Amino acid sequence: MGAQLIDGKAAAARLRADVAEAAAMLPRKPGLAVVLVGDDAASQVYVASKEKAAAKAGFEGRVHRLPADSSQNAVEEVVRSLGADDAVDGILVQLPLPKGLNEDAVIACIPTEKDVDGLTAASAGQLVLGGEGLVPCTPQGSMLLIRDELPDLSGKTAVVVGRSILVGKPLALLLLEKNATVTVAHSRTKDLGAVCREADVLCVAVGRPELVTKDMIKPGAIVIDVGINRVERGGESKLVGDVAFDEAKEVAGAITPVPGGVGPMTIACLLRNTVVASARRQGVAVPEVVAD
Ligand SMILES: Nc1nc2c(c(=O)[nH]1)N[C@@H](CN(C=O)c1ccc(C(=O)N[C@@H](CCC(=O)O)C(=O)O)cc1)CN2
Repeated sequence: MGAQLIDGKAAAARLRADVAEAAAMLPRKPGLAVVLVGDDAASQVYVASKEKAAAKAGFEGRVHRLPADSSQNAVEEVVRSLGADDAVDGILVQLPLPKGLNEDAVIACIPTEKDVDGLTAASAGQLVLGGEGLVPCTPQGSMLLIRDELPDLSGKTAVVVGRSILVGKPLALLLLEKNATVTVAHSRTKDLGAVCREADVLCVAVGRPELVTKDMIKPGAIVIDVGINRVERGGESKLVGDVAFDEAKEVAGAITPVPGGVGPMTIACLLRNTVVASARRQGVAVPEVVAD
């Protein structure tokens, strides 16, 4: 293996410890509310991990479970009531919502100051303006891993493959904010390989198993694989990323594995956003240990 392995699990554990330290410094415990609608198996696992991580960091956490056939009104009403609850500092609606529900309308019910997923229009606007809004968790976690490898992105070329609201678009803005020269590639991009090969930092978030192969990677590049895809291999179910890891690691300078790369940072950054939101709502300074 040529590339250095970027250990997201270890980085997330360090961040979670910092968050716990910060939480203990606040006048009252941070309160996190997670809304889970339906019975999607992966969402249940992610929400259980969030609940456990929140408790371990010393938060007051509560999961609000709603049936898959809940009406739009019923889901919005739960989110609005959490918005009005003073003990709740952060609200997260687990995505995707069951078919038929309008995700944008539900997310719009989250007050900006409690938007710990950074997905409301106001938070997205803050990101564009370079303001103080809460930043979506997966892109935030990706940036922290990149910073550990390459603290200064000035003069570096970054390529983001994928343009989702959850990852691709915010990640491109964050890279730009750090002075990288950023290209966003997507399903209509011509000669994806040639575009990717320009990247000093290559981030892939498309949800297509092993789309990026070693011939698409510039030697020595930092490769951030955001994809988490379950595939059947040799009669077994296995998780793979959007990058063909085994061959990519021969060319890359540093690379995130799947599992154990960006995924664990998503939950750690959710906790970080919650402690920041809580400090702001309690009118105290954000503890240094979790400040930028
Ligand atoms: N409201 C949101 N919904 C979703 C988000 C999000 O950030 N906000 N992201 C994903 C799911 N997600 C968190 O919600 C998430 C995904 C993956 C992981 C993770 O740690 N993955 C592990 C592997 C886990 C496994 O075995 O399946 C890893 O990569 O090591 C954490 C959180 C979509 N929805």
